[in-house]
Amino acid sequence: MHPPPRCAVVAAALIRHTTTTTTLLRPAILKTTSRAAVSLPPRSVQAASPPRLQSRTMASSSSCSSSRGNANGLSKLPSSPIRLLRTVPALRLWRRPHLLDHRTVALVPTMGALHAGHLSLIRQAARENHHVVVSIYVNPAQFGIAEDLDSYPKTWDSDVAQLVKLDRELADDGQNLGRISAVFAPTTQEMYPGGFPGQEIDSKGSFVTITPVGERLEGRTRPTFFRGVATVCMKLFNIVQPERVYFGQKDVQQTVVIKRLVRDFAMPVEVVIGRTERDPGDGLALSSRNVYLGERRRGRATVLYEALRAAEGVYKRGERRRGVILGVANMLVQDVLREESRKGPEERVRFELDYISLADPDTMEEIEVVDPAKGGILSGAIKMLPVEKAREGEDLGHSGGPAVRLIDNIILEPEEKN
Ligand SMILES: Nc1ncnc2c1ncn2[C@@H]1O[C@H](COP(=O)(O)OP(=O)(O)OP(=O)(O)O)[C@@H](O)[C@H]1O
Ligand SMILES: CC(C)(CO)[C@@H](O)C(=O)[O-]
Ligand code: BAL
Repeated sequence: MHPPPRCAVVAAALIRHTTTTTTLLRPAILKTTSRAAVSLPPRSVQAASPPRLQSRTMASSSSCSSSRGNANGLSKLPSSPIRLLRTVPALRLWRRPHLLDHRTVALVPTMGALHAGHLSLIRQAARENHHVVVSIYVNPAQFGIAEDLDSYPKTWDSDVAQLVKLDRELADDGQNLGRISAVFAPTTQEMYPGGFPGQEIDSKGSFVTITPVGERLEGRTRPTFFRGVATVCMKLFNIVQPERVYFGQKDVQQTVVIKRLVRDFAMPVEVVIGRTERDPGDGLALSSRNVYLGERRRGRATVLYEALRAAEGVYKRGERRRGVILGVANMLVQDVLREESRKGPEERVRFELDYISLADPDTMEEIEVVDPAKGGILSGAIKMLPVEKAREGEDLGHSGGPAVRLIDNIILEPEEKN
């Protein structure tokens, strides 16, 4: 079978693009609640990107050449029916018949380095949709210039293996409406066709900004983060044109930003939030960045979750005042810091608390008292610092164990739900 001529691909894309009343063509959409997602590694790169980005993405490309496929969308992940799509026309060509057939398409956006949190989002998407598209793209625009873009974990082969295995499970399990139909793994040139605008705060280009929510909390420490997320998600939504998109509760502020994006730009898509998947042993939220930790820091990385849990306990016992709720969390963190400071450099773990917040669930604005009808969001971020002195043969984590920022949150449910 030959691929269709490129003009046919472009024509299909144009037809889809000019269909503005997508909601009218859709089958009924079930209201959903929550659960989790998926991803694969990057394979970015582009002639138009700065040299620094080029070298990084070139390296990542070669690591997954075995299953990368060609640009016309006819490639599949090894031993599976999952299509590997790398270009916008290929994606649109794949998408078009499902629109005409009234089959629902879900998008699970990821940056690869898949773990059980991603897989949980994909499972949920497959239960509720005929087709699941998993995007795997490490979006440089959401990384600050001093952040970890270059060392961000890239595990293409493992990601592919996890997706193929999950897809077989989905096929064997009669509970699902659909399966993983495609992986969208574009280059940066594909995602930023006018040239990558850069990672600087004052970079010029076509950006989507969602303020003030995107300036708070995570946005204060990572001033270009939500601009990058909103911009790439707007692109992904326009490219895939999914009926539903799946995001993890672990990145709670991101979910608020995405809901705003969809509402404020009247995007015809339903946002579904999947629960945070945690280590069954100690409750640490699964995160691609956990691989940076190494065993020693991993052991203490639960401090944030423990602090949030302590605060949640106070709320559940009837307390509504910020000072008391957050006081408990802060005290726990200070206790752990004191305990660690008494150890020697070959034993201790150092970390800095970035913030612990009690915020309104719709705006992420700090609140003084929890409105029992609305509940609230307890969230926080800590920076795990590199170990001061490695023990002999100690595994310090991916990339030599650099400083790693971890986030977590707990929803304080409205009173009637308790
Ligand atoms: N533990 C988790 N449970 C549920 N969803 C998750 C979890 N971790 C990440 N996700 C979701 O998966 C999607 C893709 O996230 P991403 O690829 O950035 O992984 P990540 O683990 O959050 O990575 P990072 O360590 O860079 O924050 C996002 O919607 C994110 O919220
Ligand atoms: C949503 C996302 C894939 C956009 O790059 C990223 O922010 C993430 O992985 O959460
Ligand atoms: N999980 C959110 C993506 C990021 O931190 O860059």
